[in-house]
Amino acid sequence: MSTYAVVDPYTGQTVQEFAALTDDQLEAKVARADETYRTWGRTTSPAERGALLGRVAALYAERREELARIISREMGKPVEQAGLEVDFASAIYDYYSRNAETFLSDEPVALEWGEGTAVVRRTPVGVLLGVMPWNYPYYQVARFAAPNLMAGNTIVLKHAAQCPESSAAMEQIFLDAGLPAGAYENLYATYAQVDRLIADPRIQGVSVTGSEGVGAHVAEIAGRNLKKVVLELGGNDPFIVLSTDDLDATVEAALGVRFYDNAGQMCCGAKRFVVIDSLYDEFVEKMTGALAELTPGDPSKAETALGPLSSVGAAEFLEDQVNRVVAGGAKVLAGGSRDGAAYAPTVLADIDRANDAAREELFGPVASLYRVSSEAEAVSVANDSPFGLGSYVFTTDQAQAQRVAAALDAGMVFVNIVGAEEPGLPFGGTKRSGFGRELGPFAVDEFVNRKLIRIGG
Ligand SMILES: NC(=O)C1=CN([C@@H]2O[C@H](COP(=O)(O)OP(=O)(O)OC[C@H]3O[C@@H](n4cnc5c(N)ncnc54)[C@H](OP(=O)(O)O)[C@@H]3O)[C@@H](O)[C@H]2O)C=CC1
Ligand SMILES: CCCCCC(=O)O
Repeated sequence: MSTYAVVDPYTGQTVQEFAALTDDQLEAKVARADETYRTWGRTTSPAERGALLGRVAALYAERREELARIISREMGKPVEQAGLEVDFASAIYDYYSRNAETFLSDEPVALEWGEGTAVVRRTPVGVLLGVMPWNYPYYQVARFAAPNLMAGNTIVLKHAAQCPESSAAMEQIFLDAGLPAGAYENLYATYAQVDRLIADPRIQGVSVTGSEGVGAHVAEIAGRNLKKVVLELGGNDPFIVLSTDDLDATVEAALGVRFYDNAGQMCCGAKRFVVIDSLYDEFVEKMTGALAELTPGDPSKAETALGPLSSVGAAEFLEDQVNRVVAGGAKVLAGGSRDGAAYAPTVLADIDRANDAAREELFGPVASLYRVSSEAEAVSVANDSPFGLGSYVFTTDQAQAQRVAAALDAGMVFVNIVGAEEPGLPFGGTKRSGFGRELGPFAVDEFVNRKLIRIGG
């Protein structure tokens, strides 16, 4: 269990430490969340809760610069990108604010037999536990908190230990927006306290975004206690290039979704580049050429496009992974070096499909290249992964796009586009990337009681 502390990955400076909760402090927060579920979540209307989420959205917008600076220092995100993350979080709260009454209106069900009416009413279930990661500190919480506060659930949230300042700022925004104490409680909790929370009868469900190991650990305890979980875990997303009218634009898209965004610390970021023979050499030349100009910089500077990784430990872990892929026979076409928490943009090629290290998620600015001779081989390589989060397909042939989209084992398929996530589009994966969906209308159904109300004629 790491200490809750702000450790600037760019300077290595420990800026501030925060004490973990005592068991009594934790109990007080959970009891308050349970009480607020009963006195607020079950008694207010979707319109009232939706209006509060609108205030939350507005406060993210008002506090944009301060919030961006906080996470840039906590996890090294370039401050410009941090501002865009704040914008995305605000948009998620706004989306559920605007759709509260629609998503929570009674859903009529047609009767096959008998007289009268039948509706499904989505009612809250109680206190939910969230366990969230450092890579998008505001966005990851928003996609869990927004639909569930809209539904009338209350939340206790264990954020990453390296995000204590942003997690406190989020709790404060909910209070300043007018939500009652207990609607959202930030927990500087230990792992042992989280284990006990999952089993606590007041906790009705758990949402985890993070690694497979944490997902499995939480889901195991939740399973023993008959608690539902949503797991948003890792990914090793393929970026398939079969044809293009503009290779420069396709390479730019690949650079964006592997290197520019969050230094590649993005679960649904493309990580494996599966390129058709006829385009491969030019694709590689353009990618490696562009990376020669991209060096990790100071995330607090507006002009910085590539920051450090979230910590020295994360960079060392990535360095070890790359070394094992190379030990398995891969070639380093660019990068491959580390300086503290900064990892150089790296391109790996000649990766044998038996290279087990290459099947791991490389959570940083490392592109793994695969050369293929056909659509069928591209799909085979793409699906040869324990993960199934997102995927990208670039082709000028729409029929081919549909065939490949249908064939890919992934929760999301993006065709000729990157960075297309929106508050209204479902996010989630299959296989070892987890289960459940966040964002859009599907997120509403994860932790509500879809109550049938059948009234006789
Ligand atoms: N699908 C998605 O959207 C995302 C998936 N991920 C995946 O997560 C990994 C990187 O993120 P990272 O933060 O290192 O992931 P971790 O799984 O290590 O951490 C995620 C969260 O789980 C907590 N945690 C870790 N161990 C325990 C435990 N035993 N009991 C309770 N909570 C625990 C962490 O707390 P603490 O910080 O105190 O250890 C953190 O809050 C990568 O594999 C990445 O693919 C990351 C982001 C998004
Ligand atoms: C803006 C999209 C962020 C995705 C979060 C992730 O995949 O880690």
